[in-house]
Amino acid sequence: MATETTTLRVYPVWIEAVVTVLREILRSPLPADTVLQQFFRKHRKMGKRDRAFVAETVYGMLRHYRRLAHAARRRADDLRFLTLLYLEVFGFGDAILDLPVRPAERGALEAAARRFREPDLPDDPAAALGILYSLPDWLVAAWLEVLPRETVEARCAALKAPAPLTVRVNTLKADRGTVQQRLLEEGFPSRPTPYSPVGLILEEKAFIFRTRAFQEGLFEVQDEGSQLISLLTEARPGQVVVDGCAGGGGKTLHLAALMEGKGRLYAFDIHEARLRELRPRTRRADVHNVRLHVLPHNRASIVRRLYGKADAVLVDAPCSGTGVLRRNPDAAWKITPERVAALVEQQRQILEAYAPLVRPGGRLVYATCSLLPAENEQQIHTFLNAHPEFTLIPAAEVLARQGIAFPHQTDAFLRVEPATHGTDGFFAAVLVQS
Ligand SMILES: C[S@@+](CC[C@H](N)C(=O)[O-])C[C@H]1O[C@@H](n2cnc3c(N)ncnc32)[C@H](O)[C@@H]1O
Repeated sequence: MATETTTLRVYPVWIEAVVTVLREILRSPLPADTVLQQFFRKHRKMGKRDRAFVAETVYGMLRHYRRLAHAARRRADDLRFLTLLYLEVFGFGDAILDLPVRPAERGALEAAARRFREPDLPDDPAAALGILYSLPDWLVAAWLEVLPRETVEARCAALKAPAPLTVRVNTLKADRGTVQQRLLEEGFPSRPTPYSPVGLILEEKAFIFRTRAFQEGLFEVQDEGSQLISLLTEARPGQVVVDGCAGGGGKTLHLAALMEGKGRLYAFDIHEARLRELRPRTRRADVHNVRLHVLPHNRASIVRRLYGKADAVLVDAPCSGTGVLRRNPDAAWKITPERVAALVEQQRQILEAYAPLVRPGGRLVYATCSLLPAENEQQIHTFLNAHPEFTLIPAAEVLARQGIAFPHQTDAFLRVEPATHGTDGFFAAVLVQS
């Protein structure tokens, strides 16, 4: 059956909306989705289709920003022209676009679109890949120092593809098969994740927070890579477990499920606002064994009281987020080598603060959603040099004990990323206190 192609008239106000949102995202320290939501809240009259157009175009432009600017041969802040160029190259769905292009700029736009499709690239490999995949040179260069060019290129390409919608089944309330069936009944087909025993990948992206299954606390949205991190703790019912950088509590809730709601689970963070998000999530998930504490004002009493007591401590450290660029493409333009250096020091201090909590024979799991060796392997080597009482154990073996076969691991660390596992990029190390 022939499909009918429609022509979509792109209104100048849509272009203006994209430009306004993009300018704000590039200027603001807030993540792109927050800025976008703020914009939509201010423009309540925008229809569903207008919103979809603006959101998709903004995200597409953030993914290809540098290559667009390179092809446009204009200042990167000529966002109107870059938006038209993006739409000329990528379009919107299957529609033929009728773009609001002035006759005098049509030629320039078509020439720029040709340059986008066949860019003239410099000889320097970091700059060439940086332009092709719209990433900063310093980031690509850091990867080229430790990986072959083909591997780096596969990584760059995978980080530019949109991420799937993945959920973690709340095993306190249901098993994976039941939740898959419930989602299907509500119109959302899914398939099991290949590695995590409790994950489902939705066949299509959708707003699933309105489903009854979600409201009943049967699942949480969580990337499969993130699910594997909590499994590395092998947290069990009755244990003392600490989630040292709990944030909104994605991993805390998973730890609670692994503990079957039994034992003591501490969720710490320095940002009260992040921990506050966790409260309603624990209620929905039927989690009752979590104690939330905002550091640092009570760090001394709470953290010191736990010295030598924890069976497992998870440090899901603040990081560059270079492993989650497919979800937060704007981060590529906000993170700098100076910021990474500051994060490395922060991570070191957090590890130092939490290591004493681990009991003899207990474990410390360090994780980031970074793909930079300085925040990952190098951080752990620094820690092990200072702490001979800890030993690195192979993460793949920890997962194998739980029935998870895990390919592509060449050493004791866990490394997953879009190009190899289809997950977000995560790094983890499991350290046992002897
Ligand atoms: C990667 S996020 C955690 C994400 C969370 N574990 C999850 O799975 O949803 C890192 C968190 O570390 C917190 N953080 C930063 N410095 C900290 C510190 N010194 N002690 C504890 N938490 C800290 C940040 O506020 C942030 O929420």
